[in-house]
Amino acid sequence: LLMHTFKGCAVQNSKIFSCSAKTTHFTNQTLQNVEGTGWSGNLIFQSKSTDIHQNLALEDWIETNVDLTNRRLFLLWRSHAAVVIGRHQNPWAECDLGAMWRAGVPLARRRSGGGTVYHDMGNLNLTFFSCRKLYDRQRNLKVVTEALRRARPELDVRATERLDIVLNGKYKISGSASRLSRKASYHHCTLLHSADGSALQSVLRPSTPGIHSNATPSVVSSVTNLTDHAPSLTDMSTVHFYSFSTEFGLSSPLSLLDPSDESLFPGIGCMASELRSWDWTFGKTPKFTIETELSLSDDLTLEHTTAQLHIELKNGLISSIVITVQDQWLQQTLINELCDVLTGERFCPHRVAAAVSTLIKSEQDETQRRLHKLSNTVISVMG
Ligand SMILES: Nc1ncnc2c1ncn2[C@@H]1O[C@H](COP(=O)(O)OC(=O)CCCC[C@@H]2CCSS2)[C@@H](O)[C@H]1O
Repeated sequence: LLMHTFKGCAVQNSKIFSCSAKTTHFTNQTLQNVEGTGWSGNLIFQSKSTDIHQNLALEDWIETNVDLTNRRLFLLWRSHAAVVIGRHQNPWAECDLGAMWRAGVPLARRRSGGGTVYHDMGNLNLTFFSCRKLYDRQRNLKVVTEALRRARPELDVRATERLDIVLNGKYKISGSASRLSRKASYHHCTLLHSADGSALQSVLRPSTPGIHSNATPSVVSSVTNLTDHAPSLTDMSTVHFYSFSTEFGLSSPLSLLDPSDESLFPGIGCMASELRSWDWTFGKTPKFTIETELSLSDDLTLEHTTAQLHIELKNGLISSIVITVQDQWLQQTLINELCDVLTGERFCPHRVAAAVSTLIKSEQDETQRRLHKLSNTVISVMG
């Protein structure tokens, strides 16, 4: 292993973007250090996992279980394609859930606030943990901008007041969010290195029309990848290791953590499962309403009519739904039956399709066809 020494500590060569990380493995000794039973210095880690929920659970585990008094921990991680929304956001207003479902891109709700971002293996995430007293997001971002400047002095990278990092004054390469608890804090940010820009654009658009809500909206920006401006920039973890050491000082080499290791992180599996659950991901959406017009064109008869849809949603569940169809296209009693079936259901295409199937089967011919058309049109609003 190639060893670099720096300010009295050692880091083994690690290329986060070439998947050849060769670093110290996390040991019980290191855990003792993390828990503060003897070693109180600043530490730097890299997650071995590329699972978004495991990595978010690792952040939460560290924040909850590690004594951060007077010290900093720095975690580098990446995940496979995923959309990550902020704690107080509405996924239906932020992303195209249908496109994500078809592409197999999971949605994750994190515990920090802020907007929605796209992750894949070309996006590096950096999490800065500290006690509240040492919480300083501009200083953390300096670690990132200095790392990039040192690696590629020609790059014009700057942190903005709202804690984005922009390239050439206008293209966003990094977004920030943070979480403060009573004693501990973490500030995490993304860094677009070589992410799939067209996937990012295609999933970060709302799938549901007519949403009214108080949820936090994202601030959409023009984004760019670092490799579009510095093609040979590959070794992201080493440059950040040095930069973190320079800014804060360091007491250890870069260590690899495995967040699926329950013996090192007791209870982490449970934390990851909770983050993966429907109740957290969708159920935590602030209450909202949908007010929209549905187009009910009939491909067979070329007839066209419209319906008004009004839905109220609480905890991701349909708490009330009213559909008004024009011109007696379908009997109102049948529409009311459909609304009754939908009330209390999750706002989820699969759940709703299963719930309405019995009602649809109980009708025949033209009525059945129209009821089917109406339910499919309502389902299409769910993304
Ligand atoms: N990966 C990534 N990096 C930077 N900017 C992005 C990214 N994906 C999308 N965007 C752009 O940012 C806006 C949203 O900006 P907005 O400012 O609303 O939100 C954020 O930046 C949140 C950053 C959260 C960082 C966490 C760190 C670890 S887990 S997620 C989006 O509409 C796109 O235009």
